[in-house]
Amino acid sequence: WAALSTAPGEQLGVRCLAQGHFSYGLTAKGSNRQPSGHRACSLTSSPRLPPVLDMEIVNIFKLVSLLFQNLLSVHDTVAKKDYDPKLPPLPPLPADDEEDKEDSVRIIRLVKSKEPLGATIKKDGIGGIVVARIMRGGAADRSGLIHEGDKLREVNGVPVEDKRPEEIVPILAKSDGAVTFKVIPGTKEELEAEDTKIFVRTLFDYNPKEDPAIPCKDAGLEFRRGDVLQIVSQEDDTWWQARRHEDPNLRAGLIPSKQLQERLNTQQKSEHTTPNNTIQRPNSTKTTGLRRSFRLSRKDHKIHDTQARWTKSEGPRARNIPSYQEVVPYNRKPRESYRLVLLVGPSGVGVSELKRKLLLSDPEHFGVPVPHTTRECRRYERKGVEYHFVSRHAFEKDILNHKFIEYGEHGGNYYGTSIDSVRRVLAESKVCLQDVEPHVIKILYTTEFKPYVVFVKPPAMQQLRLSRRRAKILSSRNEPTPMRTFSDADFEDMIKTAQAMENKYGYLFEKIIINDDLALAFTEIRAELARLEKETNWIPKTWAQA
Ligand SMILES: Nc1ncnc2c1ncn2[C@@H]1O[C@H](COP(=O)(O)OP(=O)(O)OP(=O)(O)O)[C@@H](O)[C@H]1O
Repeated sequence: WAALSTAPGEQLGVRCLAQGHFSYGLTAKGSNRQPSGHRACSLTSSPRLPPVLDMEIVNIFKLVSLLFQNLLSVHDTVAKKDYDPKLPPLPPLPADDEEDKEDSVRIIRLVKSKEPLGATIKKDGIGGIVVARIMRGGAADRSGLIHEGDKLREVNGVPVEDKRPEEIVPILAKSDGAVTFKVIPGTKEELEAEDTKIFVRTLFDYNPKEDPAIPCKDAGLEFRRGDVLQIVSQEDDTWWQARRHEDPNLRAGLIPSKQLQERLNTQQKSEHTTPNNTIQRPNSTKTTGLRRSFRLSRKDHKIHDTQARWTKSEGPRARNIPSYQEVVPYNRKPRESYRLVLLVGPSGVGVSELKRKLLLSDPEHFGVPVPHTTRECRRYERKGVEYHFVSRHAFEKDILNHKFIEYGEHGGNYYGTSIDSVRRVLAESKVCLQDVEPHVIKILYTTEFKPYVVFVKPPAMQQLRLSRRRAKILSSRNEPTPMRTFSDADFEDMIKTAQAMENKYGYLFEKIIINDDLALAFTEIRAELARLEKETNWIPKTWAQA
């Protein structure tokens, strides 16, 4: 122990290795003198690095006694072997602190910074205070000194065993510079925090501040639908620990587990579902909406026709929403097809307009599948360009053979888009743009197409009215073709339908474009598709496995 007063930076003679599993070392830090005149030392306990603890020499004796007791328990199990270096005899414990003779009392001193401690506490079954959770990557976790299950005796010299967790928080808040804990290590076996490599896309919004069920609001991690999180602990069935995959400080927070969230979703669904809320089967003639883009003439278009079923039957809670989707990073290989871009939105919102603008902006790069129809070819139309013109019999045969991703009947004629026509665009090494009814997404949700779903959403009523009116004035001046007109009832339907679509299928949308100003909406979608091609994408793990 004479070594303690030696030069700064010198390794002190307290070091023990047991089967290479752990070592404790003390390094004198001469530059860091405490106001009391004690020399400060830093403790490292590998493999948890870097230095984790600043403490005064007065506490070193308590600590050393703990270390040696821990080491001795290891020694019990390996006593037949000879370990170097040989340990010096233990110094006597300070006589005035009887309590610290107890097995494994640990004095921990952490230097405070702006970062939260990253630990939560709770009352245990017998009235004491225990460390409930250590947030992965947080200050407490990095220190390697506090563990889940540890019993808290004192905080800054204040006994806390009889206190409630809420009463302890102010003690922590008051402490200036450093916080000293006296803990009794829990019996739970200490596991090395293995960094799990599970990534999920969140399929709902979550705000811990608004969640009465979360055990500690401050420890919660807020996220928005579509965020990608790394799950770092699934040890608890109800509360997982996660962090943002791009978060530089790598601190974890609590989020509801998949089980918990899906149980809540199911509860909400059964509370809010009425017998009318039937979920429609995809790809059926009766229920499949006929996209406007199938038809060249829109004169007879009635916005209410295609949207009535949405506004009637899709209550905001009528859904069976998964909570998280496991995802993996994906980069398209040079000869691989582009991801299929699916455009979804209520009728009249501007899906066709945006698709048209994208095509015009780069016809070599973007393509659209040629639809099939059973109607007569018009004079100005070319076979296989505007449509594939086929007989009713051939069309019905293809329906039976599940060749169409979507089809419907209009004016006594069939219209539809075949899977093969999508494949043809992709085979030309183009980005295939396809507008679909949202229930069709699931049909294309495959490894082959890896769809990237863009939802085109109307703005709020006032802006919707304004932007469409403004566009109409401009077009009547500049273009010979009349713009489509909308009534207020149309706008209301559009907004309601968009809401219903988002409630039911929002978890499948990777990008939402609010089509207020058309030029801005186009710039946004163009930039988003360019980003998609450049950056790493997160795709469902199931697509990568197939
Ligand atoms: N942001 C906008 N501002 C003004 N007018 C718009 C905007 N977006 C679209 N429009 C106009 O609204 C009308 C409907 O747009 P579009 O045909 O693209 O809708 P859609 O979503 O494809 O619906 P449908 O398939 O029923 O035609 C068009 O006249 C289009 O020019």
